[in-house]
Amino acid sequence: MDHTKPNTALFDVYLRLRPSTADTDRERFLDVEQLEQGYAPTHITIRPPVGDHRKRAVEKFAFTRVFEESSDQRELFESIGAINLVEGVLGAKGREGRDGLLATLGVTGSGKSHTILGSRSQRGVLQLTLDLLFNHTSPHLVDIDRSLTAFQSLSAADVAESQLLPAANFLDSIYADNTHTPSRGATPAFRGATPAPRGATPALVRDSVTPMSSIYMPGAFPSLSDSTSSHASTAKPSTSVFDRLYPSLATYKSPRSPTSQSPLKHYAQSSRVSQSILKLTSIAQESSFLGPPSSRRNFPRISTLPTHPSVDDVELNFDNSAEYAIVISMYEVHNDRIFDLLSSSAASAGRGQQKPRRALLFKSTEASPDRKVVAGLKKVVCSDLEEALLVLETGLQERRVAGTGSNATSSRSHGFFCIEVKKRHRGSIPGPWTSSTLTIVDLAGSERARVAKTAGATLAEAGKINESLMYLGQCMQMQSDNATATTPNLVPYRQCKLTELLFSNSFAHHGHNTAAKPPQKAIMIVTADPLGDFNATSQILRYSALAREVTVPRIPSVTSTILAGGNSKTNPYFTQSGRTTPSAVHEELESALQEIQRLKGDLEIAQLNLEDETHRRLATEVSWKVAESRIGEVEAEVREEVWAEMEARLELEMRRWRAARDVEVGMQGEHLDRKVEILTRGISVYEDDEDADKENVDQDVSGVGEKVLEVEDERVAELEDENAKLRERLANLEREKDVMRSPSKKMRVLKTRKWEGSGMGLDEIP
Ligand SMILES: Nc1ncnc2c1ncn2[C@@H]1O[C@H](COP(=O)(O)OP(=O)(O)OP(=O)(O)O)[C@@H](O)[C@H]1O
Repeated sequence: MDHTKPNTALFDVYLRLRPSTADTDRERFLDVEQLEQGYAPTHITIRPPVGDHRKRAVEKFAFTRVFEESSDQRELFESIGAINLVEGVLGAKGREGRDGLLATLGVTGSGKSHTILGSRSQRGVLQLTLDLLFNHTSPHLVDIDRSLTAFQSLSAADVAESQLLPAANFLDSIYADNTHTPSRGATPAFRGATPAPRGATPALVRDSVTPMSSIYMPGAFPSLSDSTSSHASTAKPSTSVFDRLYPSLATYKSPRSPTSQSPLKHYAQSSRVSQSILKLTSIAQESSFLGPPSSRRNFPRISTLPTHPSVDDVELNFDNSAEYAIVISMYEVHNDRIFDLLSSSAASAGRGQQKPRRALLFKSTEASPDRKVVAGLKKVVCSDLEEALLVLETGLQERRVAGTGSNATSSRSHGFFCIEVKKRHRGSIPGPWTSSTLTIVDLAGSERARVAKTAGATLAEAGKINESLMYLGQCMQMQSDNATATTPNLVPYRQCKLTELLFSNSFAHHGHNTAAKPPQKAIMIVTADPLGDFNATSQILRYSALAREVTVPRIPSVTSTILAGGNSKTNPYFTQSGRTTPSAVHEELESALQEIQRLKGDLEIAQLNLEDETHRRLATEVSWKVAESRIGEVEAEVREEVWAEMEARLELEMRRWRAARDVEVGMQGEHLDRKVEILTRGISVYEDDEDADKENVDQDVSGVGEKVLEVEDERVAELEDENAKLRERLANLEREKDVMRSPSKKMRVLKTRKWEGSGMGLDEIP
């Protein structure tokens, strides 16, 4: 079988077999292949029940490891690598932790909830994880009971738009009597953050309650005076009753305050939950509270919670130089919608006013653009294991559970339990909080309506459960195929909320998103009942197993059957080889029948493979469709982005242009202003100092006049010179005329013409 897949697949897949109930007469269809002594089994085979004549093929499946019926919770917890997963979430020294995922998958009633949540007598993986975590990190937990700043820094660091609450405030808001006034010591900041206490649980309503006014109650964040107040002693209830109710609390010593008195006092002094505890104690004194629970919404009793198995001896490697906070949140996926299990309508239900639950969104937030988160969850900061268990029990009371034909307490939703580890560098100036989450998932089981005998809403729920599990199957198969494929398929995880929640952050890391830290390899525990529903179980095993092989067992000799029948229409004494002895005929018949059986087996395998291929084809078609719609979405997103970018640029250019224009207009204005100013200044100067101006003008005019006069004088001088010359010439001519008086008429005319041609007629001469 192919064993290369598990190394690169997203999941390690374990198979856990549940012990059968004594009263069943059903046939076992599953066998575990035993390995040599000291090796844990990894393979199983399933064969169809004897009654099923259509199928004979034996299917063999490989898993990371198979846990047989005898395996207990502690063995499973250690062997599936849950401790490493917790270490990974806490992070090595100086390093951030990485997200982890642990989930169960299986047919209804196969033991998923038993594995995750345990039973009345045994703890499940979830409780063991919480115990391990608090056991080791308690001395390193930030004390939010006393430091409002620390709490505020935690709230500010949360990226999921959540409402963060200290466990004490949360529990009081659920269980405390809604008629009592807020605790004296609660800081205004927290009073604001805490919703008004909701309706009391039926148990609280039913019984007479010691008036709270007669007891002094310190708040969640008491001042020093609170802790030293003499009133504290009045608040202490009867220790014996308290111990009966909360034996684990009575023996619990807070690692943070080794010198502190009793854990009860620690609670009474530092936490509002003390009100609930005291109230319950007083009820217990007077009522039948110690009897079996009469209502789902009773205050969870720590004393009734299992303490076995213990993980006290388990070592955990983590960064003990850092400071931590452990935050619990829980939600369920019901009918493909996400609902918070901690902000439920528990109390209002107690008052008979069940409010409709508000579905939450799984999305990227402003503070978490690279990772999708369930936004708006209520998250509870727990300081110790007891608080965490109380919160867990409170959330579990809200989970959809119903009795079906297959399971008396069948989960009708996929439950998600999130343990968020916040970590920061410890020091005088603490570093920023980093966060990593261990998500433990208890999936609802697949079921067949006929077997589960469901109807109405429960049947509709089953339809949604089966549909989401079918999509999960497709994703599991594809991610497993991708591990060896050269061209990985697109895993169609966007088909429903369940697969989106389980896969989307894992695949984002495999794509372009390199900024975010990749999650750890996830753990999938497949649960199966070897005496349960063969068809449903084999279907789950097919898509969850790491490898699969189909064989058809060799058929024993059928000669005797044929001979016994004796109704063959063929001539028994005629064979293909021509041999006609009875033994030869028998031999040939035997081999022919074996050939027929072999062909039948091959056909059956081919049919199974065809079924498988059809399943894959359908899955591929679905993923193709998902890819197409994704392409459409991406195209629309890109268009919108481009459009937005273009608009932004256009806007920018417009703004630039407007700014440039404004500058220009301003400059022109300034220029004009300056001109006007100069003009105005000129006019005013003219008006104010007219005389001075006049003088200036006269001076100017005289200067110019002098120049003009000079030029004119020169010109006059020239003209006078010329005039003088002309006069002299005229005089000369007169003299010549006198000398030559009347010699000839002709001579006179010629002289006259000559003077006319020169422009200096005698007429012109003055
Ligand atoms: N390993 C086990 N050891 C003992 N009892 C078991 C084990 N596994 C399951 N059971 C018992 O079988 C019953 C059904 O188990 P469980 O409720 O865990 O099934 P499920 O798979 O969660 O069913 P659904 O999907 O309907 O919620 C319970 O009574 C449980 O205690």
